[in-house]
Amino acid sequence: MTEPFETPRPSAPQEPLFEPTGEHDWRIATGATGLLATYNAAGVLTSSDLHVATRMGALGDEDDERVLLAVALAVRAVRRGSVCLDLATVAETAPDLDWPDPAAWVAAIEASPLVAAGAVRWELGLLYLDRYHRLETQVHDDLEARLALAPPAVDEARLEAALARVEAGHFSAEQRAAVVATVHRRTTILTGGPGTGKTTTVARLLALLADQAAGEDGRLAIALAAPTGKAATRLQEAVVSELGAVAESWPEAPGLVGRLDGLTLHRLLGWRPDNATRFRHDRGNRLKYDVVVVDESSMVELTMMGRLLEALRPECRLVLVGDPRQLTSVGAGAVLSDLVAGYDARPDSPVSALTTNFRSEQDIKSLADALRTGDADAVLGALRAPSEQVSWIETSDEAEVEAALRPESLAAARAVWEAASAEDPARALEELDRYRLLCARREGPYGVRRWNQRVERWLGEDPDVEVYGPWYVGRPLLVTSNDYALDVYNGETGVVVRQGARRRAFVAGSERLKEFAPGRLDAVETMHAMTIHKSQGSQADRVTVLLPEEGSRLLTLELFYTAVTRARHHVRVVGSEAAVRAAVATRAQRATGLRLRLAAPAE
Ligand SMILES: Nc1ncnc2c1ncn2[C@@H]1O[C@H](COP(=O)(O)OP(=O)(O)OP(=O)(O)O)[C@@H](O)[C@H]1O
Repeated sequence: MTEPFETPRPSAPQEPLFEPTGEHDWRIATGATGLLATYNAAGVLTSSDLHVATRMGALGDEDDERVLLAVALAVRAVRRGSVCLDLATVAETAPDLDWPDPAAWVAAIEASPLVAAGAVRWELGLLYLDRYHRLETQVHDDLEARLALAPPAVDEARLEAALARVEAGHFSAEQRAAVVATVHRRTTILTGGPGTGKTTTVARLLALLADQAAGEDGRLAIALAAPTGKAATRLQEAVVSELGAVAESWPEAPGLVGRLDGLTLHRLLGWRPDNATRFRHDRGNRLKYDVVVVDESSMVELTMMGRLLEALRPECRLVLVGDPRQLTSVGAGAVLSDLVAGYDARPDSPVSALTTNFRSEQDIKSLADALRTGDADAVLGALRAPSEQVSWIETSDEAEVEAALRPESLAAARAVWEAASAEDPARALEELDRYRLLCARREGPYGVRRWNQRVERWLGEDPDVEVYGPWYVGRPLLVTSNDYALDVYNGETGVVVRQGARRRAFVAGSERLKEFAPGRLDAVETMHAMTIHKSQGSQADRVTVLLPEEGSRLLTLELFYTAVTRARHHVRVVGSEAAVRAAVATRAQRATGLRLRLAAPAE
């Protein structure tokens, strides 16, 4: 079945092909023939994509190489973060190749025994591996089922009275509208860029919901969740502090809200040591919470969204909070931006958008706005305008880049080292939050590894500073995976600090600093420089964004926007005009069917 597309479709992911280093390159399949071998040699498909496709073909009695090519491309698509293969745009990935005739290709797929057996799914002009089709339709169906429920009962008089009390202090008309809409819904998607008052809005919302529940003599169990531990901690702290502000005009409010559990999504759903993709809470064992707020929802991948939706009781309120313009999740899917785009034209849309940025400096906001529109000339204009808050080092010359990065990176590392040597972990962690050097990726001349080494070398040039071994005093740490036993979580930051003759690692936690013998932390990296991906969900006073060389297509508009919006007071961009233009022109679009499904609700 082929259906017409009524909604604009994302273009194919603009990612580079690989260049085989020779016939022994591990990505080249030995023994491949025909179309698959051609696409493999051209750097489109890797040997593992071919392996999955030929295996499925052998098991499912399919030997049409055009179908096997489509299956291999679907495997590749998932590997790159898409949920499915968009056949209509896939030829854009390598226009010079001799692609199958589109109509004949579609006919071959429709007639394939693999489709008949359900091993792959063909729908909406998209080819899915079965698992991803099930996930996407589950997410869609669960969301639609939640939307179809009768709205929650609201005591309007009580709501009006409570609104008058939370309006004291700052609360814009936009925030008020979002809160009122959310009180009347079971599911809300609350969007906004950094500093648009999302957390402020959530805190007031919780006070209002708790007040409604108190009218029914109930108490709400509220989960404040996020994909990373750091984001969950930040949300909880911010909500508690905002409730403090509400208490100035409504002293009972924080008491009404009562229990607030800040936790990672993994922990919320009940992480299981025996299974990485299944949780203790599911359709048969739902979560007991009355309200679940998820911050940084742009980072939530399709699989996790599926698990979350199935674990919620229908009457549980769900508030997904995030910035759909930020990077998508590391895993497959682009759920938040799909929800925003998919619901866009629907009268029952559960999306509330906040647009006024209250935090960042004006010039940083202007640059972020220009990036939002995707207009390269506007971005260059914002970078070139004289400003105390935005600066641009216009170069891609390696020596000039190094000269530009050295003073501030070294001063920041040195300040952390000084506090760490003075046995002051709290100050060392504070210093760490003042400055970030952000790179688009980990490897290569513009990568995190290279710049971590450079900063260590500069630091070590000072005879007072010893940069020996992995646990040197002043080493900034980034936790790279959740460790429930140690109570440290992906995205948390730390420092190695002197303590008498010993060295200890301190990681910033929600209520306290967590202290460890350094050797106990194994999933940590040095953080003099950080990838933009890892910086998601955190901010620093001053940020330097190092652009990769033009033509590398490593930096997408979404990455650039995410990097710029990490800065509170100052952002500095280092790279050539061509690199800026290349970044603005490169979109990290992913093929998914969720927005198409949401935009065209079933009759
Ligand atoms: N209506 C308002 N008027 C003035 N200031 C506000 C208003 N709402 C929020 N703020 C302030 O703006 C800043 C950002 O608010 P908040 O932390 O709620 O935003 P956010 O969208 O959650 O940001 P982020 O996603 O970056 O954490 C805070 O200092 C907050 O006190």
